[in-house]
Amino acid sequence: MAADLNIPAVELKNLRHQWPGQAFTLEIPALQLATGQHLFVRGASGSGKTTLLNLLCGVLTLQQGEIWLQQQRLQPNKAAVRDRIRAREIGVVFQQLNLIPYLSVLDNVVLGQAFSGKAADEARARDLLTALQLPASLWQAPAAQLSVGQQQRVAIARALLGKPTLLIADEPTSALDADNRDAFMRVLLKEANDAGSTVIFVSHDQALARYFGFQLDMNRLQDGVTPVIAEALCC
Ligand SMILES: Nc1ncnc2c1ncn2[C@@H]1O[C@H](COP(=O)(O)OP(=O)(O)OP(=O)(O)O)[C@@H](O)[C@H]1O
Repeated sequence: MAADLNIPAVELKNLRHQWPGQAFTLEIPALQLATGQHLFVRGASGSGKTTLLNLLCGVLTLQQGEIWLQQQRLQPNKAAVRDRIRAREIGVVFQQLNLIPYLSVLDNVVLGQAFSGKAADEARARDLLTALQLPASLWQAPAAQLSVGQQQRVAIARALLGKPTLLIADEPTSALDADNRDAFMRVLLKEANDAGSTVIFVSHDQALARYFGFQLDMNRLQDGVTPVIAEALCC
């Protein structure tokens, strides 16, 4: 769906998640990101980063609060509608890239579109792989034959193929050295910009904060500081 620049791309309202039997509660009263904004989420182990991402991606059922993507509400009790919105509006790059090892590079990139109800856009897949400097000679190779760095580029192409409203990245650089990490960040954010995607990027690595205009410090949530919008915590 084409982004409407006049409305928040991503909006959380009164988000609250309580794990049974745990003292930990994730509480985010309000968070808004406009189209194309890049948010860096950092925080100590156990501060709720994965819980937040899993709520956004639908791995966890929303207990309390609202999640809006491009003014579409992800209703917890309407699973089919919610899953279709997520498939169309969210792209993900996780640390474990989740490629299917025996499928070709191209098939891995277009596979996600089968779940979103869109026709597979092979032309855009080729354009993205070219932009990501993955040689055409590798496009028919099984993903398992690629280096980790090449597989990361495939994962970026897959996540951005449908020009998602929101690109979520969870520690995708943790296995990389500093040079490769910086190259990965540049390529990820450039391609996200070209796709018009808003980015939420989770990492322990504070050195990456410089790539982002906005930051959310999960430790401050635990201290009772409530960010009204991400901008309030901008570096
Ligand atoms: N499946 C679960 N069942 C019960 N409690 C959980 C579960 N998953 C997470 N928690 C609790 O929720 C809190 C936040 O965990 P979460 O995994 O979201 O933190 P995190 O910031 O992603 O940590 P890390 O950086 O170590 O991955 C922790 O106290 C954790 O024990």
